Amino acid sequence: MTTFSDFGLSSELQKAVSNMGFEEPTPIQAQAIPIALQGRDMIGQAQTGTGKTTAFGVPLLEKMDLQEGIQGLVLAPTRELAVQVAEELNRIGQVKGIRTLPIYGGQDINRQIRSLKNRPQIIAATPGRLIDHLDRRTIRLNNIKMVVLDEADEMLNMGFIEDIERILSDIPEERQTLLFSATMPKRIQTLAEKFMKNPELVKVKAKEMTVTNIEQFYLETHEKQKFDVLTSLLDIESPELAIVFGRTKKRVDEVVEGLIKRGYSAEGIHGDIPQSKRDQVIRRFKDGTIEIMVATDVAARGLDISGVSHVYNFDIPQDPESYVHRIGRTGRAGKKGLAYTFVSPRELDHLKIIEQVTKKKMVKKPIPSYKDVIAGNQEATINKIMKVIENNDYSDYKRAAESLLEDIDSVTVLAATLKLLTKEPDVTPIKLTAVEPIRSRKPKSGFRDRPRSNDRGRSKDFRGKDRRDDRGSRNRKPAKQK
Ligand SMILES: Nc1ncnc2c1ncn2[C@@H]1O[C@H](COP(=O)(O)OP(=O)(O)OP(=O)(O)O)[C@@H](O)[C@H]1O
Ligand SMILES: [Mg+2]
Repeated sequence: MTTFSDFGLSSELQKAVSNMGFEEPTPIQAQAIPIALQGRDMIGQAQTGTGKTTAFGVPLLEKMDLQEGIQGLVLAPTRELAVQVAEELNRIGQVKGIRTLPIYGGQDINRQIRSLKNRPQIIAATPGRLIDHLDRRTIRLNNIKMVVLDEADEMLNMGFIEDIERILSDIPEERQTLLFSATMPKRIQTLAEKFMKNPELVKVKAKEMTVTNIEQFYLETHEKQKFDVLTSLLDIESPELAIVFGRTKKRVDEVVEGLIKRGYSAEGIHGDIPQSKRDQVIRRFKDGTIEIMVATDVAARGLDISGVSHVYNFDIPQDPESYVHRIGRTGRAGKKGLAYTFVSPRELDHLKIIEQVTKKKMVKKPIPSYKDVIAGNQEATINKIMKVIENNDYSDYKRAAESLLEDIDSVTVLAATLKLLTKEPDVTPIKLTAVEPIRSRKPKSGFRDRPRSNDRGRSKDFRGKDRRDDRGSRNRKPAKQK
C-alpha cells in the first residue's frame, strides 16, 4: 500500500497532507503524484470525488518557490470551480506559505488586480478572465513552470480551445502540463496531446465510469408529472442536501419557483445569475441554509460539497459525460449517494446510450404514490423526534407531557402529535414550460469519439453562455457547435 511518505515529499508538503487529515493517498493520487513529481506531462483520469485536486495539487505546490512570482496555473471551466480549487490549494499550500489566487469572471477586475499585488505563486482561473488579464498585462505567464487543466475535456469540448491555445502560447515551452478529468473521450485526448510533451496516461482502472457508492435509479415519467414526482421524492427521502439539474436556465428558474411555492428551501444557479448571487447560493447551500440547489450543467463539474446526499436529473443530461459528472456531485470521498434520473418515454433510448457508455445500469423505480409520500413525511417527523430525544432537548416539555398523559392514553397523544408535526403533501399546482425530449442517436462505432450530440444546438444558449460568460465584453469567435 502506498502512503504519502512514499512520495519523498518535502517536510512542508508532508505536514500539509497530514494537516488535511488524509491518511492514505487515493488510487489516482498514488499513481499520479510520483509521475508528476518526475516532471512528466500527464493525463490523469479517475472517477468523480476521488481526490484529483490533491493529485495535481501536491506536485504543483511542491514545485512552487516562495520568491519567484506566478509559477503555477490551474485552469477550470467554471468560476465556482476556480474558487474551490484555489481554496483547496491554499489549504494545502499554507504550511509552505504558497498562495493561490482565484481569477474568474463576474468579479470586479480591479479587486483582482489589487489581490495580485500580494504576489500569489499560483493562479486558479477561468480562461476568459485570465485572457482579460493577459490583455491588460496585469498577469504575466512567462514564469509558469506547471499548468493544470482541471476538467480538461470540458474546456476543450466547450469551445475554450482557442482560449487555451492563446493562454498556453504565453507560457514557456519547458513547462509541465497536466490534464485531469473523470472523463476523457478519445478525441479530446488526441486533441490535448497536441500541446503536451509525450504525456503519460494515468487512468485508474474501474469497471464502471461512475463510483460504486452512488446508487443510480431512473423513473419513467411524462413531462407533466415530473414536478410532482420530484417533490414526492424529496418528501420521501428528506435529502440532507440535494442538487436538481435542469436543462435550461428558464427551467432552473421555474423549478426553483415551484419548489418555493411548495415550501422547500431552494435556490438556483446558472449563467444568467449575477456572480455575487451565484457565490451566495453556493455559500448558503454549503452551510445548509438552503437544502436544494437547482442548477444547469454549470454546477455539474468538480464541485465538492460535502453533505450532497441526492442528485436529481430533472431533465436527462445531453450526453453520458455530463451524466457522470452530474451524479458525481454526490458519493464523494467514499460517502454514499443517490442519483435519480427522470426519463420521458421518448427518452428511453437516450438512457440506454448513457448506460452503455458508463457501463452501469440504472435501476428502475416506480413513480411514488400518495401513500408513499405520507409514509415518507411521517418517517421524517419521527426522525426529527428521535433527534430531539438523542439531544436530550425536551425537559421543558416533560411536565406538560405528564399532565396530558393523566387524561389521554399515550398512543392517542403521540398520534395526534405526529399528525400535527407531519407535513401534508403540498399539492399547490405548479406548471412548468414543457421541454422537448432529448432524441437519441444510436451510437455508431465508437460513440464517444464522435463530436458532441446534435441535441446541443437547441441548448446552445444555456451551455454556451454558462461556460463562456466570463469572457468579459470582448467579442470573440463563438464556440464551434453543431
Ligand atoms: N487521500 C484522501 N483521503 C481522504 N479524502 C480525500 C483524499 N484526497 C482527497 N480527499 C477528499 O475527497 C473529496 C473529493 O476530492 P476532489 O474534489 O479532488 O475529487 P475529484 O476527483 O476532483 O472529483 P471531480 O471529478 O468531481 O472533480 C474532497 O473533499 C477531498 O478533500
Ligand atoms: Mg475535481
